[in-house]
Amino acid sequence: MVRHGESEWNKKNIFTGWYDADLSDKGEKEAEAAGRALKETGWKFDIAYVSMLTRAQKTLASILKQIDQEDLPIEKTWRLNERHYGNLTGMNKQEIADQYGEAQTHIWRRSFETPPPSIEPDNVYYSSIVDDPRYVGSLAKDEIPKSESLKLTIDRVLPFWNEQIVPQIKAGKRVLIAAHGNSLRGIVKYLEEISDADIPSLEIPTGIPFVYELDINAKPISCTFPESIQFESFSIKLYSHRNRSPVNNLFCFTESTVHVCSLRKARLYSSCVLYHLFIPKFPDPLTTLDYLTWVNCVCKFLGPAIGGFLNSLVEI
Ligand SMILES: O=C(OP(=O)(O)O)[C@H](O)COP(=O)(O)O
Repeated sequence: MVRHGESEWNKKNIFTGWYDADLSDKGEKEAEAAGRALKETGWKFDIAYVSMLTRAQKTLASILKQIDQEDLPIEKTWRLNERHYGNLTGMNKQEIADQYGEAQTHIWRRSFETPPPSIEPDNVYYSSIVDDPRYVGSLAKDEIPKSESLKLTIDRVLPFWNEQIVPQIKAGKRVLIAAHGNSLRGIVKYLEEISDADIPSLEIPTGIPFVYELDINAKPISCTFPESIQFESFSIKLYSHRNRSPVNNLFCFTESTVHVCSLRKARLYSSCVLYHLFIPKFPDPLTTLDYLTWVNCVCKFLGPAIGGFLNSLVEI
């Protein structure tokens, strides 16, 4: 599974949902990097599933190009779309927080059951969603959501997971899913049996592929990253919600440990001699995957203590 690379609206900190924002330049790089990471690990797939939205489809296309599987069968479905952000669609997250308060904004963004206010016909983006021809034939206009909580998102993702994807997995097919922060949170919540109370702490970063190995009943055996970004220590707290202990190859990223690198951080990395030791050409823009690869290299070669120290510097 992979969340699409950074979108133009992720970059501008705007609630997106079903609006069809394109990838940013950095998002395109993240998508390529995700494909390279999968290629290095040698993973191949039998079928891909993707949402109806351009940012996920471009990410998938970029990955398939990198892994030389451009002819892979692809199924597009609205059921993997991002949650519908209702009338917050198109609003800046910081401006919403300033207007309604951090607490209310957090409820709209991360509460399990509370949907944002429904999108109104006078919302500038209303028509671009309900009149979008790509839904014709699979979703009637009056069935297009007006707003979705994570719970409502899961209610429409899981039937697809269970009825379409699981049979493929049970038939031994290797499945690639390119989707969104909240539709993937829904699948992971289900697989990991994460409680409604704990799910707000699960963040899925853009452009970082993660791989579930599932048993015959489609229950998770393991969750790993491509080899180039597997961690041996601290930086990424990937918690197994099944046994509630941190594990090495986990993936619940907390906001404080992994975030898309800010310019300030990027400058700090570029001035870090060690960075150049391991990654000779400083990439611009620096993607989350670049950063994770760097941290991993430092930990591997210099040990988790030094890696942890350097990471703590860049988190300042
Ligand atoms: O459209 C969105 O998600 P996406 O970038 O995964 O498609 C949301 O705006 C993400 O915002 P959130 O992290 O506040 O849920």
